[in-house]
Order: sequence, then C-alpha cells, then structure tokens
Amino acid sequence: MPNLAEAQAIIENSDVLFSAEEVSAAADRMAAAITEKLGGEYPLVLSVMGGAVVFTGQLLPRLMFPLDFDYVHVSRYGDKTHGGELVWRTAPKEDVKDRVVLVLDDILDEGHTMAAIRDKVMEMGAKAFYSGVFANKLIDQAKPIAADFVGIDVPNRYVFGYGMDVRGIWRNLPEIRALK
Ligand SMILES: O=P(O)(O)OC[C@H]1O[C@H](OP(=O)(O)OP(=O)(O)O)[C@H](O)[C@@H]1O
Ligand SMILES: Nc1nc2[nH]cnc2c(=O)[nH]1
Repeated sequence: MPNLAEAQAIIENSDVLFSAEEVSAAADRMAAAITEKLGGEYPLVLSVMGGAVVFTGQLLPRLMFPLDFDYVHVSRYGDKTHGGELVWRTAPKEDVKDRVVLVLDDILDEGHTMAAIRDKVMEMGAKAFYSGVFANKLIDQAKPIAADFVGIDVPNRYVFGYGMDVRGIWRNLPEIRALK
C-alpha cells in the first residue's frame, strides 16, 4: 500500500550524493567509453530489470552505433537493504550465443548479481561479455567481478534514485541519494 508520509520521511532522512547534473555528466562519460570499446562490435545490450531501467533509458540514446537490445530480470534485494538469495525472473535468451554481450545495471554492490549474469551468459555461448554499471559501491570486501564501465563510485551506504529503490520507493529521482 503506498505510504506518502513514509516516502517523504525517506527524503528528509537522506543526503544528496550526486546531483542530476553530475549524474548526467557521468552518463555522457560512460557512453563515450562504451562507444570507444564496443562501437564496432554490434553488441547485444541486456538491461537488468528493474533497477537499470532509468540508467538504460538515459544511456541508449547516447550510444550512436548499431546494437540489439533485450533485458534480463534478476533480483536479490527485493524491498530490503541487504542482499539475499538470487532469484531469476527472466533469464537470458538463446540469442546471446556467439554475440558480444554488454550487460547494464544500476549498481555493482557485492557483485553477486553481475557475476551470476556473466556466468549464465558465457555458459550460453556468448563470444564476449562486458558489464556497465552506473554506480560502483566502494566496499571493504573483494568482489567476484569488476565492471568494465563505471559511471560513478559511491560510498558504502544504501543509495537510491536514478532507478534504485529504497523500500520499493523513489526509483524515479533524477539524483542519487543515500540514507543517513
Ligand atoms: O552487486 P549486488 O550486491 O548483487 O547488488 C546489485 C543488484 O542489486 C540491485 O537489484 P535488486 O536485487 O535490488 O533488484 P531490483 O533491481 O529489482 O531493485 C541492483 O539493481 C543490482 O542488480
Ligand atoms: N537501491 C539500492 N539497491 C542496491 N542493491 C545493492 N546495493 C544497493 C543500494 O545501495 N541501493
């Protein structure tokens, strides 16, 4: 059930880490780096639903080269702020075979989600795998994967906005915030 008071309290109990302008500039830089590396590869781009929806929608029009687009859907946080078991809702399709695949996600935190996607895509016969994450969280432990393309580094706090939710809310914010 939507709760307006809870949504407002979350904003009041959070700090802006990156303004909408800083987010947009980071998307520009990422698009340039991806274009330089993959502009001639005709990649299959897979967006990880649902958090990557805003980032993907902002990035794709900045990529001025041919690509195919599809999505996967995997989740391990749900409405919680700690990760749990990874649940596949929509797996990659057969057409990843022999393709250069670029997977886009909103955030690389502990890295389990992106590592599982890489393993599945490679098992299914992709020719090459690249990952692009808008936010890379700086955590104290080793990650099972490092992203090939990163927009911004974020501190080890629970962040939201630009596609990322907090208790299911505020994916629509143009800026990136963190809970206090
Ligand atoms: O690097 P990790 O620690 O694995 O975390 C990163 C994942 O967590 C979030 O997804 P979430 O499970 O919250 O699903 P959502 O995209 O539907 O919010 C985010 O969109 C990434 O896919
Ligand atoms: N919204 C959100 N989702 C995440 N998934 C993994 N880490 C985070 C985070 O800091 N914020």
